[in-house]
Amino acid sequence: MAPILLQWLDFAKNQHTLFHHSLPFNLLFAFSISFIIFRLVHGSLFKGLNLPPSPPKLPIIGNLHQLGKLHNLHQTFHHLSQKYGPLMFLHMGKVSTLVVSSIEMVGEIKINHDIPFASRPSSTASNLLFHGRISVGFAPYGEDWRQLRKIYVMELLSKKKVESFKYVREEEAALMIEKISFACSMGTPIDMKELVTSLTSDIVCRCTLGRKHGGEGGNCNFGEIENKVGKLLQAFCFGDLCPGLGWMDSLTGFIGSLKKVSKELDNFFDQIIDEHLIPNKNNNPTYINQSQTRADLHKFFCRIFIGGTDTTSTTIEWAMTELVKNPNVMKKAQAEVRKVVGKKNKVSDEDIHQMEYLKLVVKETLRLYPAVALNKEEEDEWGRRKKKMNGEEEDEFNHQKNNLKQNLNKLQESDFNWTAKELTCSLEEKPYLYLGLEYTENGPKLTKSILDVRTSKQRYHVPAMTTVFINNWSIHRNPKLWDRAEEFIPERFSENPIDFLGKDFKYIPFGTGRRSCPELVFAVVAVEFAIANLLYWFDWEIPPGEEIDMTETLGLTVSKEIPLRVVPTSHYFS
Ligand code: HEM
Repeated sequence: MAPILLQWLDFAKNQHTLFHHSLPFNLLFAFSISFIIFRLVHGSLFKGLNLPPSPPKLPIIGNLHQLGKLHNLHQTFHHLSQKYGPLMFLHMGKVSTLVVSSIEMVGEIKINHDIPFASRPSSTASNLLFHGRISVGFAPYGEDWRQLRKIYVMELLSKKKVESFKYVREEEAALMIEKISFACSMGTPIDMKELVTSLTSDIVCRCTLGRKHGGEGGNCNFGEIENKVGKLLQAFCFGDLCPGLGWMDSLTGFIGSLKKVSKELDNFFDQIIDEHLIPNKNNNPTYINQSQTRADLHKFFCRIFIGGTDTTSTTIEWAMTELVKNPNVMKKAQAEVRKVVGKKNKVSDEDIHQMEYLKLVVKETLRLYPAVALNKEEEDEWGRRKKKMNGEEEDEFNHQKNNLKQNLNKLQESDFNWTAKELTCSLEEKPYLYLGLEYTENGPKLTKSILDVRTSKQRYHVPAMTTVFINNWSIHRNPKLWDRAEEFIPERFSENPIDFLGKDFKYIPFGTGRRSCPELVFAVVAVEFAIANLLYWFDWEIPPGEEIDMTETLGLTVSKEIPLRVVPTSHYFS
């Protein structure tokens, strides 16, 4: 047991720093052992349920010890699902987790159970980073989320707005070219990650805020903050996974890191607010209505600004990595870009429409490196749902709950092997473990048997409040779905009608269903535009004596662990 526990604690040790002292470590060990014994005596929480296949688990930590390093979670899930199947159930501490890695199972979740699985789990990190405020990407399914998403799609970055932001892309690309030209003149390599993070961060800030952070010509460091936020959101957290062990997150330094980054985020938002409240030439405050309070505005920003920069810059970096690794593809893409743009000395949106091969390169990049490799959804939770219900629904809900309580013995005999004591306990303390909500035409209905997820061979129970990971990274690399799946072959998409909309579950880089990415047009246009500029103006090579490291690391996105370093040579200004 001890070596396993040590491995488990290693998750945290990898990310935080306070584990160097032996006393807290020993204390921790003692606490955990007593916890394990307590739970061993307490018995299994999932008795009587037909759960999907799962690797053997340990008390308390469940399958945590089998997950290896968290920055490879998508790959670990992939390997485990090779053995346990495309619908795999994991016990991540106290969190029931379903890992989905086949197109049939994506269909089962997204077509047959889309609404129940349209929520997002809340976490210590999201609560502390955003002070309990919810961003559109982390909001539970419901009216609040619907309103936020509407702001995104209809107002903030509508299709029309994306087109109108053409000048922003052009100006920012020109600045990027200037930076690269400087590096060319010095003969120094470029850190591609730094370059494209700054580009996408500036584009996102200008398109959403009207100008860059720091004022005209200012430098927006939001990409960096977003990167830190992404890492923390994905980090190991004792409190989220094991009941009663939340105090250990302070010990590991996790809570401290969250508070620090939350403050950085607040400062960033404060600066934006200050800038926009400074009267412009006509003495009118810009953009922000004076009557809104600072707190309202923080809330708004938290909701809007997480998720756009890192995803886009990571995609550009992976595309450039594959192009440098595959000189033939690079040559073909460059030839097309240079032919279409000609001697105009400026890449335009209209040019991009004619770059067929470039579009294939972007599609293939998002197949092998879907920036959001694990789409994380959660089945709705009793308590949260209850809060969102209107009075009538809540009455109905309580009525059904009471009925169920009264029928405890009957239920126990006819349907389950639970003892009345267990079921009472489940109703009073952890209702979500046993009881699910069914969505009927007349609204949500409490069910006794939780959700059934059907496979072609078998029916399984999925406890309510289960977190679902759809592993699109695994689906995108499945050799049964893709010929030479591990190779970068943009041509596979020519003559192939598959698009980004997620209707074909074989290819879902932007997710699918209700929670899919609302900004795929904005993202794809930004990625294509950046790559076209990089290819038009410069030739690219790996610095002599260096090799490209392809290790992936999972934060909010799957990025390159070691940033791509490349030497540019100017194609036009020699
Ligand atoms: C290449 C770039 C991008 C990729 C690959 C990507 C991919 C995704 C994926 C896979 C999801 C989750 C889907 C699900 O859970 O089913 C998502 C959600 C989201 N994305 Fe993107 N995204 C990108 C760029 C952007 C940009 C530029 C923005 C905004 C400026 C953005 C805003 C969002 C938001 C707000 C959500 C949450 C939607 C919701 O929960 O309702 N994304 N994205």
